[in-house]
Amino acid sequence: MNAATPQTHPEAQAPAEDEEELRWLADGRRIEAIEAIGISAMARRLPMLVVRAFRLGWRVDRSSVVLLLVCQVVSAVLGATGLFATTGTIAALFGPEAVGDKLTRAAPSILVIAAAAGARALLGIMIQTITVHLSPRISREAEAAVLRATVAAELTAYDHAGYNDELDAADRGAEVCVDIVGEAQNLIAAVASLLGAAGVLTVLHPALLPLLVLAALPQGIASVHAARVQFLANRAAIGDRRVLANLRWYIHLKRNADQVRSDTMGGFLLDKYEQVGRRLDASSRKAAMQSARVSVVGAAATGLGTALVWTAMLWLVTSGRMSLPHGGAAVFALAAVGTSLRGIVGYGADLFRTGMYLDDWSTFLDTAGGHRLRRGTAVPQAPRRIEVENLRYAYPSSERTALDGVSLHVERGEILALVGENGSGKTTLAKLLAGLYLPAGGSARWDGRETRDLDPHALWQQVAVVPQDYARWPLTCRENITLGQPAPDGDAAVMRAAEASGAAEVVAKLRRGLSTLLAVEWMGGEELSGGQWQRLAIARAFHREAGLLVLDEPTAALDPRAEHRIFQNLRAVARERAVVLVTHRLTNVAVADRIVVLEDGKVLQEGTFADLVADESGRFRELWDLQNERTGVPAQRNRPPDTTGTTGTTGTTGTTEETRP
Ligand SMILES: Nc1ncnc2c1ncn2[C@@H]1O[C@H](COP(=O)(O)OP(=O)(O)OP(=O)(O)O)[C@@H](O)[C@H]1O
Repeated sequence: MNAATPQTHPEAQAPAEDEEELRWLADGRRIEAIEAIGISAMARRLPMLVVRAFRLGWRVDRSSVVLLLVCQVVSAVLGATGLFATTGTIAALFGPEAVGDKLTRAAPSILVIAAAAGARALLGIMIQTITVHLSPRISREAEAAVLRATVAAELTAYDHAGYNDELDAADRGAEVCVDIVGEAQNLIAAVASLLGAAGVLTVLHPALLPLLVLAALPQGIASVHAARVQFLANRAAIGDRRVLANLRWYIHLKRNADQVRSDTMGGFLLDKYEQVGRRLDASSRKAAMQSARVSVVGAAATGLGTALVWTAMLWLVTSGRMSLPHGGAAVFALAAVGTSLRGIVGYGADLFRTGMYLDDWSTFLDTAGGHRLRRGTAVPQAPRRIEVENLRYAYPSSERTALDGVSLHVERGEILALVGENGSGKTTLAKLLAGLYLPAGGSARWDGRETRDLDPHALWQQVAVVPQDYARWPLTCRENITLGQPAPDGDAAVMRAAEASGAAEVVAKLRRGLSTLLAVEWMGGEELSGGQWQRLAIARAFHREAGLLVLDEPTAALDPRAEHRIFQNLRAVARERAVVLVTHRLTNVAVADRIVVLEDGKVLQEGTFADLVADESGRFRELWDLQNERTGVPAQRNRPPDTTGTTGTTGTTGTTEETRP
């Protein structure tokens, strides 16, 4: 094997029998609802969807949309004019005159045909140019609409099976918004040409048009069926496509790149990728066969229908029911009507399929994937007291209860620490206190009002969170702290927050200070270390004028000096805020006024640091002893480390009152 070729791992080819497969969960009810939408129901929805797509174009560029429609109508009128002129030309050719006279008689019609064809060609170029100009802007607007709907969804949406599918489908719908404008245009053009040609055909003989329509009908029905089969197959494959996209992302990701190499995982991951790819291939092959079968039946029926129309026309001419010149013109008109009908069938089927994608987009915009924020409108001030009572919360995709019967409170000026083993529910509880999740049972109140009754955006104005996995925005250092919401005194506030979090030292080393772009090098930015990013994440929380500060493992990546400074400053930070601190480093929770120990989503203990350390049979004491065992700190120690800064121990960082936010 080539040294550069990633090795294939046998485990990837032969997974254990009880091993769970990588699968994207979908909301079965939504898929069933989509499958239940019949062709006639979709056909009824189609005009509304086309109008919505045109409205999008209208919002982006009114004059271009109007111009497009005008061009299409004029083009159709020119097409019909050309066809009428064809009748004149043929009549002249079949007339009794001499050749020269025939040409003289036919000349005006020929001129009209040539002028109409030339003008239509010019209009075609115009339509193409406008469409190229309009399309990307419509796409962007459609994507922006999805982004707006995403931001308007409850956070819990991401934990629902199927939400990501809806989002993906909406994205696909946004992509095809452009197509629907083009397809609707083409359909309008085909209908307009049909009307023109049908007028001519009806004048020549009234029986021909209904016959032709009958002949085209089976093809139309088959095309729409085939489009529906393809759409449903695509819709069902969204999950697998997402798995592939996610695998690609995990393999590409810079954060994982070193481990993919050092753990020689390349081959193993690629095998997983291929497995899912094969599953996808199988389902798309099945759909292709199914739609091919439907199309073959449609084409055969159309062939028969066309033969019938031509036979009928021959019979009309040979039986003297139609004159020869009219028969000649009818040949052209039949060809034109046939082209228009095929266009209507083809574009109609395209429009139908695109309409189904657009339906996903449109539904997502209306409901934010079924999770639109629907809370109260009361605007909260900075909270004085936040409390939860008999709180229960279960993640939608989980059978277990993450929080069960939790009651506690935190007040302004107070630091509440949440401790407990992994998975005990600390982060979930912090999210409920911050109104990011709503209780499934019991209550979560800010100053006596249920969080679900408060305006969510106004509530989050009062929340500052340093999550475990903080965002590393590809923005400038300043924007990474202000998050686009600068304080009235601008950089002075930014620097106060930066001093208090230790980010000021990071800023000082940046090539342009606060104005430095923080992004990976290939995006033109300067990359920071994990701890440096965490200092910025804390600075952004300190910078927010929020009544509730949630710190979830805020110092995990910090060096001892930086960590010391944060906890030195926390008391001053808490003066104007309620602070919830989640951490496993029990030395740090000594700064808290009260500590709540969680286990399996329930409150196990509550008390001050001194109380909990003194309780020798309690869980806190057990964890405290375990932590200290390795550091040699006497297990009996029950006096909290000094974190008040009142003993003059401000640490080697020299943090002063002025540097506090
Ligand atoms: N998005 C999610 N979907 C489903 N279950 C989840 C989700 N997030 C957390 N859980 C589950 O909820 C429980 C509580 O998780 P939580 O993150 O609150 O624990 P924690 O105490 O903060 O853990 P840690 O100390 O590891 O950070 C766990 O059993 C976890 O598996």
